[in-house]
Order: sequence, then C-alpha cells, then structure tokens
Amino acid sequence: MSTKLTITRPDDWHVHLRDGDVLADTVRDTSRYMGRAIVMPNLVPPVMTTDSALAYRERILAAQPKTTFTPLMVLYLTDNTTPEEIKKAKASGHVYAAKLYPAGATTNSDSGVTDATKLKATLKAMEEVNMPLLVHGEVTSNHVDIFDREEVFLKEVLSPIVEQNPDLKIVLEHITTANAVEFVNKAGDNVGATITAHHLMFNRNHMLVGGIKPHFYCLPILKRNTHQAALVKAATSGSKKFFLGTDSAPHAIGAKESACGCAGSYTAFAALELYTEVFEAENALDKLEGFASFNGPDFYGVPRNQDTVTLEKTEWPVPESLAFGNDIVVPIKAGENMTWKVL
Ligand SMILES: NC(=O)N[C@@H](CC(=O)O)C(=O)O
Ligand SMILES: [Zn+2]
Ligand SMILES: [Zn+2]
Repeated sequence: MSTKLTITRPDDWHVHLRDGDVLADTVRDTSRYMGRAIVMPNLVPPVMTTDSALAYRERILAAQPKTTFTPLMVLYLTDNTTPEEIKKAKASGHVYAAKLYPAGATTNSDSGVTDATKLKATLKAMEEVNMPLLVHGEVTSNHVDIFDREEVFLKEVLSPIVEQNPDLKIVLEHITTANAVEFVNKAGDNVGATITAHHLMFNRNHMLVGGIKPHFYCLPILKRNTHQAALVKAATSGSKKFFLGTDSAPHAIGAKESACGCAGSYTAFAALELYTEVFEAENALDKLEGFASFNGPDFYGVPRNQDTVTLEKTEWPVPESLAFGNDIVVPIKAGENMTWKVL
C-alpha cells in the first residue's frame, strides 16, 4: 500500500520568477501546487514602483498555465522610495510587501538601500498601512566575513528597525543561522522568517568538500552544520514564526558554472517534495502543514488556502537539467532521487 500525505495547499512566501522568456518555465513549476507566491522584485531594472509591479503581475498571469495561482507582488525599496509610493502600492490591492535589499548584498541589488536609516519615513508609512517589510539580512562591508554577514546585520541593522517600528511586520527572509532563529524567537509576533529547503537540507560541506559545487552557491551562503541543525529545529518546531519560502532563484547553467558564478539555487521544480523529505527525516511530518500552508498566510493576514494537495511516497529521478527559456537550469539534487511526489 502506498503512503500518502494530504495537506492544505501551500504557498511560497519568497520566490524568484524572473522575467521574459523564462517566465513560462518558472511560473509552471511554482504554480504546479503553490496557491500563491510572494514574487521577488529584483529584476533588471528592479520593480521599484506600483505601476511596474502591476505590469509584472500581468506578465506572470499571462505566462501561467493554471488560473488557480495568485502572484503576490513586492516593491523593491531604494533610498528614494517615498511614503506616497507605499500608500499607492497598498491601495493597488496587489502589492503585499516591500523588500529591503542592502545595496550590493545579492543578485540585482545594486539599486538597493545604501543606508537603512534613510528609510525612516517609508518604514513608518509601511507600519501605518500594515505592509510587511521583507529583508535580505546581510551587511555588505568588505571587512565582515561572508559567513558572519547575517549575524552582524541582525545587530547593526535589523535590531534598530524592530525597535523603532514596533508594529511593523518584518519577515527575515531565507534565514541561515542559529543567530537568526534566536533573533526571531525573541522578537514579538510581528517578526517572522522564511526558511528555504536547501538551507534545511545542506550545509557548506555540501558546497565545498570534494570540489566546489556552484549550484549550492546561494546567498546568504550555506553555513556550518550546527546552523543547519538550528534551522531544521525551528522549521519543524511548530512555531508560527517560521514559514515556507523557497528562495528558488534560477540562473542559466552558464551563469552558475563560471569563474564568477551567480548566487541562487533552483528548487521550485519540487519545492514541497524537498521540504517533505526534511520533515520526514525529523519525524515531523505532522508539522509540515503548519509550516507550508498555515503560518505564512496567518502572518500576512490573508486567508489560508481552502483546497488540498496530496503527496505520495515514491521515488523519482531529478533530471540533470530543466528548460529555462532558450537555456537550461541545473536544479538542486540534479541526477539524484526524490522520495516524495505531489500527485
Ligand atoms: N538567494 C540568492 O542566492 N539569489 C537570489 C537573490 C536573493 O534572494 O538574495 C537571486 O535573485 O538570484
Ligand atoms: Zn536574498
Ligand atoms: Zn531570494
């Protein structure tokens, strides 16, 4: 008899769908079973205005094979984002959050915020209209080691923002350290975090032992195994503060397998299946639905999805590559077996 698991339809609270000729591929994968997705705005040029967010939304809707999927748009904050733009975004009904990328921290973040203290009025406007602040939580100073950048960000940048905006909802995206787990646990209910499947499954040894493996290179970078263990504990704890955000971030094969490779890993082709493997290994399959389908909508203050998805325990091989517009992308676990499949 086969083993099956049925849960409320999940959402992805952090995904990169990109744009142009790859949209058909990324949207097909994410909409396969995600009800909604918080769509990251780090396009070239970035989604800095309400008008560009609405136009991007239309392109996503045009690319989607299923009408059941809803993209939730995000504004990219710059030093010049005005409180008026925040209010306009909120009033549009389609922009659900605004994203703080420290300038230079990650892929397409050059137009990001150079100094978060410049955002005071904008953050107050977000607090007023109840628009969550999403954060790529890493400092960018050359003197801070890449493995310490999240921890330093929490102390130097995020703590003052939390203190000065007590009612602002804040999502610390794609957390990678025990320090971030502790920070989120100690903060009020207005502070939550997304956790990726790849940060739950892998640590820096997977990326660096036995040869450098560029498809594991993402930002914030994979940390040591003790941090991975803290993330697994947080995700499977049942705490409502932690929820599913894949940070699925595809780059064409040539941009990854390069002398200067891009940051980002592709997981959306089997996101729920990857998380399910992690929760099963922890004997925590009973906690998967909360993490994947309840905690995110509850934090954002939107209804949970009404229908369900069913996973079956069955082995299937991950292809060596997947179509990505006119190019190909190498997915996480390429050439290996998955042990669950969404029916
Ligand atoms: N996570 C990544 O390594 N890359 C993301 C950007 C981001 O989420 O930081 C991307 O857009 O490629
Ligand atoms: Zn990021
Ligand atoms: Zn991301």
